[in-house]
Amino acid sequence: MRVAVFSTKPYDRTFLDRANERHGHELLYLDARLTTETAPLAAGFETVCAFVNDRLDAGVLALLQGGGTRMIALRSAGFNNVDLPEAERLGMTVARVPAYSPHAVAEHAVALVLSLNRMTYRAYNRVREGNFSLDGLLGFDLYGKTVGVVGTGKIGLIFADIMHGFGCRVLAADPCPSHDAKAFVEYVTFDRLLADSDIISLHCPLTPQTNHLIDARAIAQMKDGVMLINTGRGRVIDTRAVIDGLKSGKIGRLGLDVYEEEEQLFFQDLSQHVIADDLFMRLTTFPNVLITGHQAFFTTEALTNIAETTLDNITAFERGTGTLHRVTPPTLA
Ligand SMILES: NC(=O)c1ccc[n+]([C@@H]2O[C@H](COP(=O)([O-])OP(=O)(O)OC[C@H]3O[C@@H](n4cnc5c(N)ncnc54)[C@H](O)[C@@H]3O)[C@@H](O)[C@H]2O)c1
Repeated sequence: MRVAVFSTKPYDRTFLDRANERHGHELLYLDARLTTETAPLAAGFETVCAFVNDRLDAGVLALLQGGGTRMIALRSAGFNNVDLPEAERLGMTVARVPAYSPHAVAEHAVALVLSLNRMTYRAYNRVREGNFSLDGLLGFDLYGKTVGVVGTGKIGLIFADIMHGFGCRVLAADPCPSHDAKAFVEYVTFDRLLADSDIISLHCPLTPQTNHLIDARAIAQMKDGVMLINTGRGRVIDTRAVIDGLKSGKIGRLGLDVYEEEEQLFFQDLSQHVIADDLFMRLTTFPNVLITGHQAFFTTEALTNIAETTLDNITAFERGTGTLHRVTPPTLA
């Protein structure tokens, strides 16, 4: 099948080429992000392969369909960037990679917790400059602390397991509590989780209900000095409210792998450019904020699984057999 692969980096090509040895699809690699401007590049390609910051809104989908595209193969678990009802209306099949490595993301969330707690990112620079002062590096024992997990799907439950291993008490909030949750996971209301947690980690998808779930009201309910971690989706947090929380000291530490407006920033080298996003730049000025550029998924195991499942989806669509991880609009899912 002819596949236009948007938003590709050298590492994507390496893993997709390796996986494609079993499939033999014709892959056209495009550096560009999928937008209304770049959608015409996919004309004549039955399948478009997209990543997290490619936007598949009604306008883009119409352009793709006009060019002959019938399938959207997402190289991600999240599908908040696709207008699913519109895709269905246009007769397009959307598939995703439901679980490529929940461990990768959960472990990265833990990495943010550990680095923020002991300020290892600051210590690294200090020691290199011959500054061995410990002022400002004071952490706290994780043992005995309360961790709130928002969203106990595949990633949230692994994160809960790891934090329990540190000796933390684990609270969880999820409208659909998981049957796979271990006995130590204590389901509570979202408000109770906010009020009782020393560390809050977000692992829910972005939906209309979770858009700005962490807003000024939610932050006001949190413990003073709370640590907030987001490896889910940027828009789950209202960045302005979080900045206010950091300025007042309500939020003691903030770890982000995702950001509301990351489409304009992440996955590119902008070191020679002036970054115009003032909110993002304000975040980078706080000593107690650690941001990574959507890299939680970025492990060898995850990239291997992403490439293999994406191509399996495309082959299953082409042949009408095999496992196709189809995504349908919420009411039909
Ligand atoms: N940073 C990264 O690299 C990266 C990589 C993969 C996934 N993600 C994000 O992580 C999210 C979680 O992934 P997953 O594989 O665990 O998904 P999942 O579908 O297995 O679990 C999501 C859970 O969130 C719950 N949920 C939905 N609405 C909620 C709400 N309002 N409050 C609390 N919980 C709610 C669901 O019931 C479900 O249990 C994805 O949707 C994606 O946005 C980020």
